[in-house]
Amino acid sequence: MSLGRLNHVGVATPSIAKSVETYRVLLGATAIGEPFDLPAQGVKVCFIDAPNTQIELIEPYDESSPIAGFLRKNPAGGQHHVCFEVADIAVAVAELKAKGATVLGEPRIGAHGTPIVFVHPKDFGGMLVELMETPGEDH
Ligand SMILES: CC[C@H](C(=O)O)C(=O)SCCNC(=O)CCNC(=O)[C@H](O)C(C)(C)COP(=O)(O)OP(=O)(O)OC[C@H]1O[C@@H](n2cnc3c(N)ncnc32)[C@H](O)[C@@H]1OP(=O)(O)O
Ligand SMILES: [Co+2]
Repeated sequence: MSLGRLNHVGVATPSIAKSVETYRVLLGATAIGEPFDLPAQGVKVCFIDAPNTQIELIEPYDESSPIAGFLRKNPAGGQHHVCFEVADIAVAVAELKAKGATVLGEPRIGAHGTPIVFVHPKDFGGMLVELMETPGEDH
């Protein structure tokens, strides 16, 4: 496995609408996607494009959302995870597990329509890391 590009920075928020306004007004964001629901992942999502990566705004879809706990601890939201691209998610998972990392669950389809998986924050000094299979790669 080799570390690919930083695909996005995940930012948890209690309100995507309010966060969009913040990025638009304070940072002049213009490339703002339409919010959409990912019930299978327990989140509502909205992408804000930067020239070299994206901000992934995520809001709980419901109380069972995996980010509900994070927002209880951080009511205003905040930086939640970073997502790096990998060529082959199965290879990445196997290598991480062989090296003793805690891979959370099985790969599933994420917000970009390709397989994703998360690695526990304790393996990265307190940072939740998401790996995403690079779109359009032959596997
Ligand atoms: C998938 C759609 C989209 C995409 O890009 O395609 C997304 O990215 S959606 C993102 C939301 N989904 C997830 O986050 C799934 C993976 N997350 C998890 O499995 C859990 O949130 C987990 C295991 C990271 C944390 O579990 P929980 O929320 O129940 O909290 P705990 O109290 O058990 O936390 C244990 C420990 O981890 C620390 N923690 C929790 N969340 C984070 C975080 N985002 N960043 C850094 N650290 C985090 C928490 O403070 C605890 O630390 P401790 O020192 O033990 O108190
Ligand atoms: Co993400």
